[in-house]
Amino acid sequence: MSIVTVQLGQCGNQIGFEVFDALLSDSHSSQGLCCKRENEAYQASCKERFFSEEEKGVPIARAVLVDMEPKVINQTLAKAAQSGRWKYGQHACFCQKQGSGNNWAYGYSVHGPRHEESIMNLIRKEVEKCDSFSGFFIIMSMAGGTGSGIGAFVTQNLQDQYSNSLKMNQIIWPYGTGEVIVQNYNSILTLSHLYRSSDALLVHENDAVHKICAKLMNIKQISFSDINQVLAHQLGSVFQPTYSAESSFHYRRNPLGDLMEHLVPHPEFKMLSIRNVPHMSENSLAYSTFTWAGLLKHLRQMLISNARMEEGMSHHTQPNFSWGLTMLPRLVLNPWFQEFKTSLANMVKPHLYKNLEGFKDPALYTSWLVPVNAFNVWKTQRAFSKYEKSAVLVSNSQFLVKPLDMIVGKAWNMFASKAYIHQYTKFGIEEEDFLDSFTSLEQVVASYCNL
Ligand SMILES: Nc1nc2c(ncn2[C@@H]2O[C@H](COP(=O)(O)OP(=O)(O)OP(=O)(O)O)[C@@H](O)[C@H]2O)c(=O)[nH]1
Repeated sequence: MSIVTVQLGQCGNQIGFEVFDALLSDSHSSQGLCCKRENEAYQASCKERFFSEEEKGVPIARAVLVDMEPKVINQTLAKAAQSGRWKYGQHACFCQKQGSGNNWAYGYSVHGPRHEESIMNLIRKEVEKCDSFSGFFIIMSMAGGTGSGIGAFVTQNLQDQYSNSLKMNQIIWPYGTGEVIVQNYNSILTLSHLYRSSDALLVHENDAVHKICAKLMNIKQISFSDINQVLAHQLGSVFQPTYSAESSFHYRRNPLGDLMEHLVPHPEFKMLSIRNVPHMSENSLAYSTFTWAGLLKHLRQMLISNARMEEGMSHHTQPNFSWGLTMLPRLVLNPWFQEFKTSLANMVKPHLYKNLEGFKDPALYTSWLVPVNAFNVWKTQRAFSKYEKSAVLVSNSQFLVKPLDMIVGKAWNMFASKAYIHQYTKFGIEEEDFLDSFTSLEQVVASYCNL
């Protein structure tokens, strides 16, 4: 089944390019460490998911590109065409001459409705090209105006027009230091709207990915392109083909559907994170060896200590072994408890390795789901990208409670002093809308806290 990707704004388009490039490079890499037949089946499955029929032998990304300024779209199209390995469709772009000036209200209430028909037509044409359609992958930042505002508007439209198809949004969480003064307003408006219309929100924090580039990849001058390559590697390792639950010979047909089924057991809990091991530069990789047991031990520790990378994670944090007791004895029994993050559901995808008992520990999970339902393994025999051994973990857990609480708090402080509100009311987003967003996100924080 195929996935249609919608790339929105500068951030969405730049990341989208890296994702397609990573998928295609991996699929054509000779390092898959599996037999020829296996590799061919893998390539065919990847192509069906993400690329449509070849034009003169060049696969075409199943994607729609949307931005209100032409610059990034033009660069993205050119980079794909220059790769010579794949490209975007000739009529898959929508752009205008004027951006949203980092104003969510302008993207959502002005650009969105004004260009609704053209954007939805492009998406419809892309969906019609799929023999069998699984759903949408929507890539956007939440701090700007175009990706976040139009992204929220388009996701809502997709929910209305394709209510039976799945929608997963990849959202970029802004740097804490903040490049955009109203980023907290834009963020809470984006999140609260997506929480209503999307099926799952896959969140990447720019600060965390930046640290991976600095500490693990040893990059000195970190650009968005470096950050996006790390992101694309993580996304690619989740979306590349794995075997279906029933058979080791057939690839999973509906990865979006399976992800939602395994990881989003309740609509109140839609926030997903990705962690990968290992991450390193090509140079270091040549001198490194890994064991499966070591990699998976690190991945589990990253999960429970809420670390985005191995370096610097707490080795003390342990799950609460007095599972089922009330909060107070938990804190007394386990001083590291506050660091520990409870999971609702986890999916691990290592290739080849079988012993994953550590992820089945009931102490990792909320009491209302048994580990057999809360934990899932996706199997494959093919190594991903340049790594001989690697594993990825997708998690629905308390990982975002603190950042979400902080962003809501900062937005609330600004709102209380009415700062910049007139720039939103001017385009039809009223104080009531802000209050609704605060209420719904406070509810999300409370629900995750109570896991
Ligand atoms: N990871 C990553 N973040 C990006 C990239 N480009 C921008 N951002 C982040 O996205 C946010 C700004 O959103 P943009 O996508 O630039 O804005 P836009 O959606 O085009 O909206 P307007 O500029 O208002 O038209 C900030 O938090 C940036 O840190 C990128 O290529 N990669």
